[in-house]
Amino acid sequence: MTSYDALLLLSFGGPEGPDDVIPFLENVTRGRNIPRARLEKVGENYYRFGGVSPINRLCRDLKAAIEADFAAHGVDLPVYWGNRNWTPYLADTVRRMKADGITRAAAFVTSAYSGYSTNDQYLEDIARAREEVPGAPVIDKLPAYSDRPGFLDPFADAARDALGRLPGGARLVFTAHSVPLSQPNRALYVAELEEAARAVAERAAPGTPFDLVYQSRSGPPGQPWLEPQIDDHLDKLHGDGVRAVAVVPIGFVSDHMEVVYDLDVEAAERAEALGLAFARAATPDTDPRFAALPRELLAGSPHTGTGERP
Ligand SMILES: CC1=C(CCC(=O)O)c2cc3nc(cc4[nH]c(cc5[nH]c(cc1n2)c(C)c5CCC(=O)O)c(CCC(=O)O)c4C)C(CCC(=O)O)=C3C
Ligand SMILES: [Fe+2]
Repeated sequence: MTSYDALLLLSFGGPEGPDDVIPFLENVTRGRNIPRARLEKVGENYYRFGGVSPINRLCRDLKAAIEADFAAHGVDLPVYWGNRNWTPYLADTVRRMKADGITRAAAFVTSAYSGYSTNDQYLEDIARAREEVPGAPVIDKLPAYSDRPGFLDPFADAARDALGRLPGGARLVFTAHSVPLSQPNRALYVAELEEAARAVAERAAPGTPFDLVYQSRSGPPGQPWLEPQIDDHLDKLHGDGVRAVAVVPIGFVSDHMEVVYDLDVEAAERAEALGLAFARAATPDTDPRFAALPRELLAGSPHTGTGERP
């Protein structure tokens, strides 16, 4: 089925306790133009959860779910896990892969989209990690997958479930991480988000009005980022007479801190203050259809050579 000899699960990384929070944030923001006040605020979000990001739990569980999917379909490939910003660091994982004799691995990233933050930055991570490890295996990133049923169907079920928890007339609000307008490949990111939102709305509740909005903006105030921001949009919807919203975190694959804090706490509080009924749709997480994606992408993806977009 494939000439790869390993699958690499590649993720963002997150802290696993209070002492990890500041070093993690320093890793994320090194060389980036993030105001100190924003960092302190984001640090507080992590402390509220004991300094533990949900993302590592996702990676451990997703790795197990992918291994189970491989086993059930006779795919005999080891699965490794490495992160950009926290342990297990990607370079350490690549070192271990090399020691295990791996020569050519396919990388499945916990981000579904093209665009710089969501794709290109992970290619840079791969290139940097390989430079650190002499004789590193070749690593091809699997293609972006925001158009695949394994990603869209779990979201559609979750959106339907969220609508079911609300009074009639609810609006679907899809949300994704904002990025600076100046970011490379921003238009591709937006186009894929729009298409994914449309596809999920169509599958979940045809005819229901929906919007695509952005969250978790972080740059300096004067710098333009993708808008509208979710909180402003909730105000606007309320002003337009909308009384219930189903919020679908289409820009994420699991309950990252941006989901459990920025949506479940911040956006939910804003909705409550407005008297807007609020339900947050679940993320694909370890849904078996999502965990099958690496196998499906492996079956369909040609070799492209390290660092190139498949
Ligand atoms: C598009 C996108 C995704 C989705 C794609 C993907 O999933 O990769 C994503 C994911 C994530 N972002 C995360 C965390 C952070 N991102 C930050 C900063 C930034 N994100 C950006 C964009 C994105 N980010 C951008 C343009 C910045 C500005 C600085 C820069 O240009 O790089 C900062 C700094 C503080 C702040 O400003 O918020 C933190 C702590 C975590 C881990 C969460 C957890 O721990 O559960 C995850 C999954
Ligand atoms: Fe981020």
